[in-house]
Amino acid sequence: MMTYKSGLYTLNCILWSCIHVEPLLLGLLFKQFFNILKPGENFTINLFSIIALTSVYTIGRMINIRWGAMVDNKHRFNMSALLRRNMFESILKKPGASSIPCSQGEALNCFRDDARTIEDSISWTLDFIGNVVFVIVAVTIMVSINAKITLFVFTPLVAVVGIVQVLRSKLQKYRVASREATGLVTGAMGEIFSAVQAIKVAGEEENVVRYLEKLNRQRHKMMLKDTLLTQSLHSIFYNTVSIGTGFILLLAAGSMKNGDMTIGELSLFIYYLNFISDFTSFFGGFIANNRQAKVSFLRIAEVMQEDNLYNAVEHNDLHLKSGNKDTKDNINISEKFSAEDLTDISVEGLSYQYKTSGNGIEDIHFRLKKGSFTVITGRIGSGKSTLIKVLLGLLPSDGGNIKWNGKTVTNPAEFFISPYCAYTPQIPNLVSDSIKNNILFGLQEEAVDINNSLHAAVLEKDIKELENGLDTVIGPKGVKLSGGQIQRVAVARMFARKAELLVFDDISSALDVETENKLWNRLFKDRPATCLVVSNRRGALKQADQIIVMKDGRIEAIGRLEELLDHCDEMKAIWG
Ligand SMILES: Nc1ncnc2c1ncn2[C@@H]1O[C@H](COP(=O)(O)OP(=O)(O)OP(=O)(O)O)[C@@H](O)[C@H]1O
Repeated sequence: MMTYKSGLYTLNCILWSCIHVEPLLLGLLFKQFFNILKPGENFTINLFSIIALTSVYTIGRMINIRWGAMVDNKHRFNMSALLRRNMFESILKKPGASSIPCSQGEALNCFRDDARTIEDSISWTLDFIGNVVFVIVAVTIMVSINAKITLFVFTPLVAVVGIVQVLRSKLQKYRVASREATGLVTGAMGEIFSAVQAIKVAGEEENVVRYLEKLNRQRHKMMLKDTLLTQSLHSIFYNTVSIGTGFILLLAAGSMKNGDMTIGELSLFIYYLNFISDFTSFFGGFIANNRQAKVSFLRIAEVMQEDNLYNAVEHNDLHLKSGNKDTKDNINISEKFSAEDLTDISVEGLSYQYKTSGNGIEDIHFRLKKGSFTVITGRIGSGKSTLIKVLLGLLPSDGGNIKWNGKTVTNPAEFFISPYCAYTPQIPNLVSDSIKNNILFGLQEEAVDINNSLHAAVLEKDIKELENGLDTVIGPKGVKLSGGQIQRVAVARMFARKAELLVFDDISSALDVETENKLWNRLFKDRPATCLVVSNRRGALKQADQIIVMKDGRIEAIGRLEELLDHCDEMKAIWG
């Protein structure tokens, strides 16, 4: 990470090294000042020049600290932003249906706290370098004044390193436990917020609060241990240093009495000691933070699902400069490659097994012809949604082949997007914005026939009845809309993409029969694309050119409705 933005790191290093080393000069000025300051003497030219130099030093230091703070903030931001960017990229690159291995709350903690801990550990290397330079020079000066007393300065430093080494594993253990407990609380809160209605309907408010209290008590315990150990270490560092300083002052008093030390040299000792004590306690904190940063790196690798830790720190552009337009702000749907227009999709031997349940789909074969309307049907848990997710690359297939116009699709996740494919999942993801922006979702308004999308999604009447029409802001996940409206806004978003292949995963659950039939009729009449639809509803089944009947993760039968009702028992059971 130090080599990322190396110019900024070097500048930061120079500025902070100066900030840490500058007090050496003031110590020498103090020494001169006290050595020539004698009771009853008038101010000499020498004294005035020391005061003038001290003033110049102070102004210079203020400017330096200001620049140092500015550059450090920028450098720190770049460090944690790189980690967050790489984490985000890694999550987005994973198959959509298995993107994070933990709760959203835990992932958010990782983005916030772990990136911050690592940011600290990088930034503190600068303070470490500056402090080490200060200590080396200061000790050289002090040894030249009094080697015996100087030796005592290092006693607390050795003690601090010893203490941190002894408590190293405890420090890491408590940090892991406190982070996990925090993740459980934020994860539970996220789940509770998204299930408010279900909790109220079930009358489970008290149980839920009790559960949250239990998690909070666990977190309280873990955080207390972690914070107590960290703060105890800090107080041990400071007190060890203070005891050492006391000894040094006693020794110095003896030396002064013997005339081995001047008042100026004593003031220099006391002034430098202050910084060496700070360094000693900083050193303890620095080592402790590095241990915690190791835990943070492991957690980040876990969220990224990467074995190689270097992927977390891979050097990538952050696109921070304004006017940098190489990011894809708008997707232009007119960029369609006509050579790739769909004529035929074939699926051969597609399989996927969930590691946790052992269920999934096996050996799936079927073909979709251009403009056809195919319905995947089957009982609950028969594998309909899994089939769609594996086809679209939202889950990684264990085997099999998908061909688009006879050519193998090597990376379905990257291929099955607009303009080739658009998809409405069983639970749509709407964002807290206007209906219009939810439908456009990045497309340019001029490139979309939004009224046509609304009509196809049977949404035109609903929009007219809303006070602000298309500009109505729908709240997080569309809470201000009914379930059916949410589903149809997602469908309108899909139609706006003008994709070759439209995939609907069981949109029926939130739609009444009449609205759903209207939707299929309009779609069937316009035939804008090839459609793959998961549904058990008669309205869809009646329209289908082919029906794929799923049972226990396998295809039980494929055919038209009349044929299947004739000879397929599973189809007869679903039809009722
Ligand atoms: N995330 C998961 N982890 C483990 N097993 C899963 C997961 N999702 C689904 N399964 C299992 O895979 C099988 C197929 O599930 P799938 O959701 O594809 O069925 P479905 O036909 O779409 O059901 P539904 O009609 O309820 O949507 C089921 O046995 C289910 O228990």
